[in-house]
Order: sequence, then C-alpha cells, then structure tokens
Amino acid sequence: METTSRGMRATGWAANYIDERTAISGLVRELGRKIFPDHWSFMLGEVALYSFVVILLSGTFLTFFFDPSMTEVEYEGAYVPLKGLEMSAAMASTLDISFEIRGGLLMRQIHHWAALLFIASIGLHMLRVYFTGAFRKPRELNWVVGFVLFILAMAEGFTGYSLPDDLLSGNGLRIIDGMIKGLPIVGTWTSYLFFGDEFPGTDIIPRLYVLHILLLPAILVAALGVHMVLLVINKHTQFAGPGRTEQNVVGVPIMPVFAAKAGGFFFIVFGVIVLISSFFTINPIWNYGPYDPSPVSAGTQPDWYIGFADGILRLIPPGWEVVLFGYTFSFNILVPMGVLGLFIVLVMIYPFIEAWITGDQREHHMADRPRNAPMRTAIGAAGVTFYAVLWAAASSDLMATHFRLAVEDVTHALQTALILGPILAFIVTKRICLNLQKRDREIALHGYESGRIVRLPGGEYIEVHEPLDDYERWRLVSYDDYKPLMLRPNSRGRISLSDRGRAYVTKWFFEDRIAPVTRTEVERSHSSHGGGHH
Ligand code: HEM
Ligand code: HEM
Repeated sequence: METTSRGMRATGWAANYIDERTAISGLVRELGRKIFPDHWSFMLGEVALYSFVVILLSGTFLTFFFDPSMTEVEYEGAYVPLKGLEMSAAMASTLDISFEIRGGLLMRQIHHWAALLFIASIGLHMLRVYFTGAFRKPRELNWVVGFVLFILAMAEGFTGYSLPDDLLSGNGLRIIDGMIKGLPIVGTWTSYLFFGDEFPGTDIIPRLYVLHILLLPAILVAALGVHMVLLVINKHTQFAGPGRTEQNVVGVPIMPVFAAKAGGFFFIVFGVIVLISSFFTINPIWNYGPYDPSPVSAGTQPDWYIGFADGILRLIPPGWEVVLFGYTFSFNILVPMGVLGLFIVLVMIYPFIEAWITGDQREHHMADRPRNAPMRTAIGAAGVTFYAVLWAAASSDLMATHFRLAVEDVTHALQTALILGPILAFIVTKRICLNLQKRDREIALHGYESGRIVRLPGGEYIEVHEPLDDYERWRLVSYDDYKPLMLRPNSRGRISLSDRGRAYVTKWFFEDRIAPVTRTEVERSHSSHGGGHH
C-alpha cells in the first residue's frame, strides 16, 4: 500500500516536472479526447504502423552486424557448404548474422517478415480507403501522402532485398540496370552514375545501404508524421449508423480506451510476426549463393510486392526495338515502364479525378459502402485485376513447370487476361453493386423477407415481411445520389469543351444508378401495407 502511493507520488512529480517545462498536458488532454470510431477495417492502417515499428527495431539490430561492403572475401564462416567460396563482405556478414550471431537469424527473419506484412497491410489499407471513398474532401491530401508512403515502402523493400548481395539480390539489380540502360540517350550514363562503374561495380551496396537505413527511413518517418497529423486534423471517417452524421464522430476516446486497445494490438502484431519468423524460413541466401549472372534458373522471383513490375516485363512481346539517329529505342522496356508509370500516377490522382467528375465540393466524413458507389467500386475491381494479372505473370515460369504447360502458352493466356480481365471485372462488379443496391431498396421499403407464408381468410397467400427499425433503414438509404450533368449554355450561349467532356464522363459514370429511397417513398409504403406486410 505504502509503496503504491509512493510510486504514484513519484509519477505525479515526474509528470508535473515535464509539464512545467513543456506544457505538454494541453496536448495530451486535447489528443486524449479525440474519438476513434470502431470498425474492423480501420485496423489495417494500424497493422502497417505497428509492423513498421518492428522493422525499425529489427533493422537497428541488423545494422550492428551487417557489413555493407563489396570487397571480395573468402568465406570462412560456420556454414560448411559455402566454405572457401569467394563472395562480397556484405554476403559473408549476412551469413554470419544467420549462423553465428546469437538470435541473428531470427532477427533477419523478423525484419523480412515484418517488411512483407508491412507492405501487404499498406496495400489492403489503401484498398479500404479507396473502396469506402475515404479519400474524398478533405482527405485527398492524406491520400497523396499515403501514396508517397506506399512508394517509399516499396523502395525500402527493394533496397533491403538487394543488401545481402546474394544471387537473388544481384538478379534484381540486374533487371534495374537493364531498365535504366533501356532509357534512350541517357541510359548508359545513368547506369554508370548509379552503379559507379560497369554493372555491378563495387559501389552499389554501400549506396543502397545509405538509402535503406538513413535517407528513405527518414523521409518515411517524416511522411508518416504528416499522415498522422492530417488524420487528427481531418478526423476519422465513420460508417453510417445510429447517431452518426457528417458533423460528429462516434467511437471511443483515444485515452484510455483506444490507447489500451492499440497497445495490446501492437503486441499481438509483434507476436504474430515473431511466431511466423520462428517457424517459416524466408530468404535462405545460403541456398542461393553469392551473385553470379550464370546460374540464374526458373523460379527466380522478387519479393511479392515487386512482382507486378517483373510481370509486365514478361508479358511484353520481345524484340520490339528501333534504331533512330544511332540510338536504340527498346520499346519492350519503355512501354512497360510507361504503362506502370501511368497506372501509378492514375492511382495517386484518383481522388481529384473523381472530384472533378462528381463536381462535389462538400466535405465527406461518412464512409461509403462500396455498393453505393458502383462506378468507383467497378473501377477499383478493374485496377485490382490488372495488378493481379501482372503479379501472376511474375510466376509465369512456375505455372508452366507446375502444370506442364509451354511457357509461351502461359504468356499468351496472361496477355489476354491482362486486356480482358479488367473489362470483365468492371462489368461484373458494377452489375453486382447495382443489384445489391436494388435489394437494399426493396428491404428499406418493405422490410426483410421472413420466409413465413400466411394464408389470409380470402384464400390469398402472403409472405410476412419483418419491418426494419429506423436505424437500420438509415444505414441502407443514406448515400449520395449523383446524376449525369445537364448541359446548359453559358452567358454567351455556348457550351464549353470542358463542360462537354464532363457531361460525357458523368453520363458514363451515373447513367445506371439506383436512387436512394426517399422519405416520401417510405411513408407511402407504410400507408399502403400498414407495417410489415406485403
Ligand atoms: C506506411 C504506410 C501507412 C501507414 C502506417 C498508415 C497508417 C494509417 C492509420 C493508422 C490510419 C488510421 C486508421 C485507418 O484508417 O486504418 C490511416 C488512415 C488513412 N490513410 Fe494511411 N497509412 C499508410 C499508408 C497509406 C496509403 C498508401 C494511403 C493511400 C494511398 C493512405 C491513406 C489514408 C487515408 C485517406 C486515411 C484516412 C482514412 C479515414 O479517415 O477513413 N494511407 N493511415
Ligand atoms: C520500411 C522499411 C524497411 C523495409 C521494407 C525493409 C526491408 C528489408 C529487407 C526485405 C531486407 C532483406 C532481408 C534479408 O536478408 O532477408 C532488409 C535488409 C536489411 N535492413 Fe531493412 N527494411 C526497412 C527498414 C530498415 C531500417 C530502418 C533499417 C535500419 C535501422 C534496416 C536495416 C537493414 C539491414 C542492416 C539489412 C541487411 C541485413 C540483412 O539482409 O539481413 N532496414 N531490409
């Protein structure tokens, strides 16, 4: 008893001491009262955040023992099959981390698995934000900041993967070298600048190391700070539900409820990563050996998130080159780079494209149900399919060997899927959304089908419908109803080209639409069948 109160007094004194010098209590009070709404999908951003912390901790451990040098050494470590082999000091030190440093292999695996989880959770988080329309005003900027985070995370993953200087690292870098050299006119120069010599040179690992442990993490942490500050300023979106409006946020306060839940969740994420890392090998570089261009075999693959870039290179028809003014233009490299660049830019600016099309200047704090924005959802599904086909293409050789097919046939099938897949996904998704909306409309007006059939005294059979409560109906009917733009001439009696363009696009966007149920419709349906019957 005595010790507890002494402990509390000491904590109180320390809190006071800090507050008198920083006035931090105001900030804590202000932030602690912030409300965080509850929905399972809001957890994805948190998983990204917590796995990043695990990456920082394990990465710091690795820096104590990793030697970022390409000096050739003879391996004399504990792993017998590689003894006496020439390799870079980077590779040798990674082997030492794996076999001689206590806990080293576990730390390497934790770092690598955390990186994979980090990027997977960012991807899912981004899809959550997209499909619920959480990128709309005022959160467009945070979408862009988030997108920068995504690119940085991939760059971190790629540079990290290259550090051990094993066979796979070297192959990944060789592809990058090929892409750089494919740039017309400046390619060869840029490659020399990047590698410091003819590929691979002896500078690239130390350079990537600086990027990996200093520059990129610094920018990432700064951007993450901005992401979180904007999250606090904009507040979090919430799904429609009892008492929730565009003007409020319903949820739990950060202090103490959310903080306690988040703290616990951090340890769960940490625990799961350690568990996976203890049981499943990742990147066993001792099986691959040091980098050497000759032994590359089928099944050589990058980490999953770089797969789409590898895939598109495999799907482009080979030998597509022209020589102009003495320079070679390799379209089989330029076209994939251009297509991927365009795809990435479109994703980044999508919030602005949608805002232009809807012409909606209002703030949106309610998350959309994906079905209530059929076009957005359908475009998203098309984008995901495009990405998925490219991703699958990175394993085209594995598909061919596993299913005993010719690799050319697999490539042709994937090329077809790359063009037709997104179109099909778009059409099917849009139809599903519209039909779900139609069903919601029915339910909002007439209640749920109960499956109970009743025979009336007159002999007529009816199905009894369970009535909805007002809260449930609110969830079904509260969404935006955009219509195609009506073209009107301006003051000079003309219709501008941009208005014409917008009218065309809005027609395409909103021609097929299911209008939300109006109050009059609900009242009319109540009076026509007096409650739940139909
Ligand atoms: C390092 C990567 C990232 C981390 C650690 C991160 C973290 C978070 C967290 C913890 C939240 C609040 C909880 C949630 O909604 O899940 C959030 C919200 C948000 N994030 Fe991220 N994020 C990252 C990347 C991204 C990316 C790639 C995008 C989009 C391109 C993005 C866009 C947003 C937006 C728009 C919100 C506000 C959502 C709302 O209010 O509903 N973030 N982020
Ligand atoms: C988003 C951030 C990061 C990602 C996605 C990432 C990813 C990776 C990956 C995939 C590897 C290869 C691991 C392997 O050998 O199997 C690696 C290696 C490495 N990372 Fe990171 N990393 C990140 C941040 C950091 C940070 C902040 C540090 C330092 C504080 C760090 C230090 C290292 C070191 C020293 C290695 C080489 C040792 C080795 O390969 O085992 N990393 N990283």
